[in-house]
Amino acid sequence: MSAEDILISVRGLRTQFGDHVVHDDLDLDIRRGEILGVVGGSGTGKTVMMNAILGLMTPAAGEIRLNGRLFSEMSAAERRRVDSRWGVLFQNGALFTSLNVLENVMAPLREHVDMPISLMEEIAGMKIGLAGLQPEAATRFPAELSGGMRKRVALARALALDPEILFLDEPTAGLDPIGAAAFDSLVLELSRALGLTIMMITHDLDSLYAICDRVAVLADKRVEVVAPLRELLDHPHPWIQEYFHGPRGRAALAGKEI
Ligand SMILES: Nc1ncnc2c1ncn2[C@@H]1O[C@H](COP(=O)(O)OP(=O)(O)OP(=O)(O)O)[C@@H](O)[C@H]1O
Repeated sequence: MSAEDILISVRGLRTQFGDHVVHDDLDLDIRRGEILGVVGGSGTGKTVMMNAILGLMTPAAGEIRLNGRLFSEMSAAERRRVDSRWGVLFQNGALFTSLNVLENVMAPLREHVDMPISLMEEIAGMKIGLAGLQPEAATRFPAELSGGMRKRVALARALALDPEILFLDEPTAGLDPIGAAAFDSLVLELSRALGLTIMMITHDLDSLYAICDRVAVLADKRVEVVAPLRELLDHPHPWIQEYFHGPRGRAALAGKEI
């Protein structure tokens, strides 16, 4: 693995809230073009780690690099350019309830680029289609949509600025199994078609099996292991054994070739 294959590297990350240390000396590499799943027990700090990478919180210690460049050495303008190439789907979708679908998807364009509204509408319309929504959805409001459709709108919005990396925080939470499988297929298709790198926090074992190239396990305040799923299954850490070989893990594994 050469340095050029690493898009984001995290070294020695420490995060804490008051006395509560969430991460201590955490390392992680996100490889260019991969779909990296992130799993871990509730409260192990998956979302906090994502927020630290996104620059939404300041770590107590550690280095985060993009393409080898330290974030801490970037100017505000440089960091803003980076932010504009990252797409984020937050847990719960977080759509603007007072804006319709088209306006929601246009929001990042309004914030980051200077172009005529008609062009923004055209781009947003394309992203709505990419996310698997019908054009008629454009004028509807979030409250009028199903959970699966809201996720797709959030995905369309995350794609608005042609990101090179997508961060997905539990994208299939709250969807029924069929809706979740459809969303997984969409994410996989988009990643391959657009050459996206994806970091996806999930509790969904089916998603891990279906689309992740590698899986990072958060435990004991750090990334305990990151590996393709088939290698993880034999890892001796008790949480990993319970997660993958407990009843739900066995059910998800049943019939899979990995
Ligand atoms: N703003 C905050 N202030 C204080 N503590 C916080 C804050 N945000 C997160 N935490 C704490 O940090 C820890 C990690 O939280 P985080 O949301 O990252 O967990 P998670 O692994 O994503 O959990 P889940 O799977 O339940 O979503 C938790 O103990 C949480 O209470």
